[in-house]
Amino acid sequence: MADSNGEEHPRLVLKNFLSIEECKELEFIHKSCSTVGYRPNVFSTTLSHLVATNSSHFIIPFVPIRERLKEKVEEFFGCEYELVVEFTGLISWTKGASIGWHSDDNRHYLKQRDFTAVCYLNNYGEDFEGGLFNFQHGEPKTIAPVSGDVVIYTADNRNIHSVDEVTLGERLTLTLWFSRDSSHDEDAKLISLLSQNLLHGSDNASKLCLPLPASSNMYWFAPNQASHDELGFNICCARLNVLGYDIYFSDKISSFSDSSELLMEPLQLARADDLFYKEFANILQALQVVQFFHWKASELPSFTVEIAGKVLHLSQSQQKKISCLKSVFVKDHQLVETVFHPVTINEKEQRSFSWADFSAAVKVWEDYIHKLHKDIVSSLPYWRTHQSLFSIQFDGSLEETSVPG
Ligand SMILES: O=C(O)CCC(=O)C(=O)O
Ligand SMILES: [Fe+2]
Repeated sequence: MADSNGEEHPRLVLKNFLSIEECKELEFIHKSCSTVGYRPNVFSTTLSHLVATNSSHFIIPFVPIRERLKEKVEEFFGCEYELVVEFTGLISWTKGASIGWHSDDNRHYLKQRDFTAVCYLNNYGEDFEGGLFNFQHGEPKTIAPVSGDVVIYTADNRNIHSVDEVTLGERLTLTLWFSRDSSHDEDAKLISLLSQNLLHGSDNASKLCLPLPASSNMYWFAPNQASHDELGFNICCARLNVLGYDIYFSDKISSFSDSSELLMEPLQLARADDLFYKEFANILQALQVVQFFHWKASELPSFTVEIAGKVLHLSQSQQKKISCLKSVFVKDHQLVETVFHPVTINEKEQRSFSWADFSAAVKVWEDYIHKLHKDIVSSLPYWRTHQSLFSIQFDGSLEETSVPG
C-alpha cells in the first residue's frame, strides 16, 4: 500500500460487493424518498429521514448491507468489533456537482470519522457522465463507478480524494462512515427514533406505511440554490414527469392558495390522455408506486389484468388543469431535463408501457411494502435489546430466530 514516497494509503476496492438487485432496490428507495441535499445539485436520503417521513420500513434493505460492509471494513483494517456506523445515506449528484481534494474527517465536527465506504449504485458512462473518483496519491488513482463496486478507505489525510464534476445524468452512491467512538453510533439514534415512530402508530399497517412528505422546501430544487419559488421545480413532480406521468387532483380540490400543501392531498396519475383511477394518498405515495413499477417493470410478467373502467380519457378541462398544476410545481422544464433525464433510456420499457402492467405492479408493491413493514416491526424489539441494527431471518416463526448473543 506504500507509494513511491513510502507513504501508506490504506484503501481497498471491492468489485461486485453488492448485487445488481441490491443496487436497484436502493435506487428505488432514493428515487422515491430523496430530498434536496446539503450542497448544490446533490440529493440525499438518510435513514433518519426515512423514519421522519413514516417510511421506516425502507430501512430493512439497508440492514444486511451495512452489516456486511462493517464486517469487511473491520476485517481489512484489523479492528474487529470496534466500529460503529456513524452515518448511512444514499447520495446522488447531478450536473454541476463535484468535490475538490479533501479527506473525510477534515472538519473538527467530523473527527469521529475513521473509515469511509462508498458503494456505487449505478454506472459511469451509462447512467451519468463525469463523476470520476480520484485519489491524490497512491493506487488506484482513478475509479470509474460501476454498480455493485465499493471503495473503502481511511477518513484521514492518507486518503485525500476528489470527485470530478458530473456533466450528465444522476450519479448514485450509498455512503457510510464508521467510527471507533461509540457515542457516534447511528444505530442508537435510529432505534430511539424508530421506537417513538413505530410504537405510537395505529395498528393499521397500511396507514403505518403511508409516506408523510417533509416540508415542501426539502423537495424544491432551485438552480444555484436560489431559495425562491420562482425558479426550479418540486423534485417529486419532476421525477414523475421525466418518466412520463403528470399529477391530477380531483375536482373536489378546486382552488390551491397554498400550493405546497396541495402535494399532501390525495391525487391521481395521468399519462398522455389517460387518467388512472387509483387515488394515491399524496405525492410521495404516487412517486413510490411509479418508481416501484419502473424498478420491477422488466421482471414482472405481462399481466392480463382487467382494467376496463380503470383508465379514463382526460377531458380538455382536465388536461388544462393538469398543465396549470404543472406550471406551479415545475417552473422550468428544461432544468428538469438537465437534472433528471437519464443518459440512456430503456427504450423497451418506454414503448411497452401499459396500464394493465402498472395496475398489476400496484398489487405487487402493496405486498412488498407490507413485508418490509412486518420485518421492521418484528426486528425492532431485538434491535432495542441489543441497541444495534442487524438482520434477522424471519421464516414464519419468531422463536426459531437466531440473534447474536
Ligand atoms: O461519491 C464519491 O465517490 C465520494 C464522495 C465523497 O468524497 C464524499 O462524500 O466525501
Ligand atoms: Fe469524501
